[in-house]
Amino acid sequence: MASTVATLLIFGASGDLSSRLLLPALGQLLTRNPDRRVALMGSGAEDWDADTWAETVRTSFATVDASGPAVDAVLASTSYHKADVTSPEELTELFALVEGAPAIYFALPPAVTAMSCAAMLTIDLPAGTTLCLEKPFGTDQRSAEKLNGVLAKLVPEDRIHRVDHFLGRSTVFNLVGLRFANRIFEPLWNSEHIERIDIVYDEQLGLEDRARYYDGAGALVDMIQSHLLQVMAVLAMEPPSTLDAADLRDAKGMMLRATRVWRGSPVKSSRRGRYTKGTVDGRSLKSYVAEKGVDPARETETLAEVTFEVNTWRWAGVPFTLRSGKALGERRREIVVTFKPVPHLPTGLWGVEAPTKLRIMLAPDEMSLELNINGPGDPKELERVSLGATFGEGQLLAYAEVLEGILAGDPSLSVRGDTAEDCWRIVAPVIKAWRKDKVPLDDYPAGSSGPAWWMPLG
Ligand SMILES: NC(=O)C1=CN([C@@H]2O[C@H](COP(=O)(O)OP(=O)(O)OC[C@H]3O[C@@H](n4cnc5c(N)ncnc54)[C@H](OP(=O)(O)O)[C@@H]3O)[C@@H](O)[C@H]2O)C=CC1
Ligand SMILES: O=C1O[C@H](COP(=O)(O)O)[C@@H](O)[C@H](O)[C@H]1O
Repeated sequence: MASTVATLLIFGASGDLSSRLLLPALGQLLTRNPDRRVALMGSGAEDWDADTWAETVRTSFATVDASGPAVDAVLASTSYHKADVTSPEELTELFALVEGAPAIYFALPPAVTAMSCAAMLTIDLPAGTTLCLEKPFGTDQRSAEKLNGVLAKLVPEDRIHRVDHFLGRSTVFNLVGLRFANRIFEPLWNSEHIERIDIVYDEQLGLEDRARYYDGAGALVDMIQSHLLQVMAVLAMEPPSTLDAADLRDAKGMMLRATRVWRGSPVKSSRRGRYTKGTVDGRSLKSYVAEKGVDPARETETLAEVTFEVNTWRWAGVPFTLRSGKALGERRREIVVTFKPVPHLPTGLWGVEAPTKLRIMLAPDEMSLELNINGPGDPKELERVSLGATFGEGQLLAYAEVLEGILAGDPSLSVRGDTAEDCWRIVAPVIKAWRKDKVPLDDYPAGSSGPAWWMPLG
């Protein structure tokens, strides 16, 4: 694929996202495309020398066994530049070193990204600059609008990539195939046949030294406001005509514009929790509030659950419950579509009366359709069976899919500006209710399934 980007310039290059996710993604892309040539520049607040950076890149590439001529070319030429990227003067000096059209990747805390973009308003950007911004995009609806205003003055919309790496996950595209390439699902994909939809992303990871970012975000903003709303949009959008950026983003945008907190009540339709000490998969975790960098007074939640409604003909009355949390006993990453009961069960059939459920696992990529059948033994007795399938691994890491779109100048996997603002509008009533303490912050021991009195989902 022809690349429109000559240089990948990472801001926040000394941070976690850069070394753990972005650089491995680049290594994977370069291994698969040995003829591709992209210059790599890193910039960060740390005073790193060239060797420290080169070693960081090499170590990150090694995590995906990156090799080949394109990888060697990057390793031989990559450079690191200490800079305060919120300073117009330092940015100007940095941009003077850039060759060809750069993609600037802000692997920075959101507030620093906003300051860096504002600083760029006062200087010239290299010709053909693409800007790549991480989630969360802004810190609320107003700041997202303001940031969009700044970005619009810097580069055209099609050169702005608001990254949500869940859109790069193979499963999210599998959803598109599953829904729109199978006649048996799409006709049932509405409130007439679906009772509820749950999207769960429970992690075993705890804070993992990310207090500086996470303690200001919490599970709602970190996962639901961005990733899970995007997954929900793909799951529930109207059928797009093509998978081109315009069609896909229109369909997702329309669906999210119709989304509200369930029955307008953030208090009745949201729950929050915070982990106390415990053991997850044999690993002892401190209580969240005892972690370095956490301010207990912030009352940051590590588990969030919110139910939404989608006010369209297709979805009116169907609750969509999104949940994500850290330090949970089981890693559970799935979408559960619960169908309505049949209108009439022939008298005489007995046994299981559970509704049909379609489970789509987000990782590993699998699905199962739970059905009631007449099993062996009593021919009138219903039993539960599960038809399973494995989607298989995506060929690329989610971040590699995202980077591929950036390097090729294709924004289909990026979030459109109005949609990024809308996602804040959707969760704003919940944030407000939680700030006013209208919803209790429940405790759960690390390694448990959450507060014992919460009803399980799916
Ligand atoms: N880490 C992850 O798993 C994921 C992160 N993200 C998103 O990526 C973004 C970055 O997160 P993450 O990498 O975890 O955060 P980190 O805190 O690990 O890294 C942030 C980096 O920004 C640097 N930095 C801060 N201020 C400045 C400045 N003024 N000028 C130059 N550099 C600066 C920091 O340098 P220093 O340390 O010296 O201050 C650090 O290298 C966030 O928006 C997050 O939501 C998204 C998906 C996953
Ligand atoms: O963006 C984030 O995502 C990860 C979960 O995504 P995964 O692809 O790594 O499973 C989450 O752990 C992190 O807190 C959040 O910032």
